[in-house]
Amino acid sequence: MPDHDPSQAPARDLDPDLDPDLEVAVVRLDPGLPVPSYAHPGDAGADLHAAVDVELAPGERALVPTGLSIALPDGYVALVHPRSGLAARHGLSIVNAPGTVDAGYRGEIKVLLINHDPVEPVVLRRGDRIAQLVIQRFERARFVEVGVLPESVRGAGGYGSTGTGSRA
Ligand SMILES: O=c1ccn([C@H]2C[C@H](O)[C@@H](COP(=O)(O)OP(=O)(O)OP(=O)(O)O)O2)c(=O)[nH]1
Ligand SMILES: [Mg+2]
Repeated sequence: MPDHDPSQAPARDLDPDLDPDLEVAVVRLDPGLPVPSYAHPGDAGADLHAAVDVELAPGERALVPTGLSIALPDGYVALVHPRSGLAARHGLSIVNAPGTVDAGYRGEIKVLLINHDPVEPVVLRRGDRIAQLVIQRFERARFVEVGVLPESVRGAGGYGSTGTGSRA
């Protein structure tokens, strides 16, 4: 039996597009804002809304509350991704993209927005969709210290080494 009252559940809980076996408990710290929702069937990201008005000068950043806290099942992480529309139109992004919301985190989800536009301020209003939350499974590795790593074709080449002959 679910331990929440089904009559309080939004209609999208019944959406066949959603995983019936993956429930994420959500507390609306700000009841005036909606729970995260997917805009279209098959979308990976559920939109997050700003809980406050914010104006970002060019180059300025701000930690913006979303009015939500969640409890993820063990083995899942929620990643806070930028929205491409805001990025393309206003240069708005996320400093630590993607932000990592750990399964054990019970605090308010916040979004560390930054205005990359060199000239124009970005003005956001409470309720605006500012980011999207992608829920993923993850693995926890055992890090085993060794003296020498196994060889590989790539070796230590990186940072644009492909095709340049550079090893750095
Ligand atoms: O965009 C983000 C990133 C993080 N968090 C919350 C959830 C996450 O579980 C916690 C810690 O995030 P992170 O591990 O990225 O930060 P840290 O600098 O390593 O802090 P801590 O020492 O608390 O882990 O902050 C957010 O609300 N939004
Ligand atoms: Mg951390």
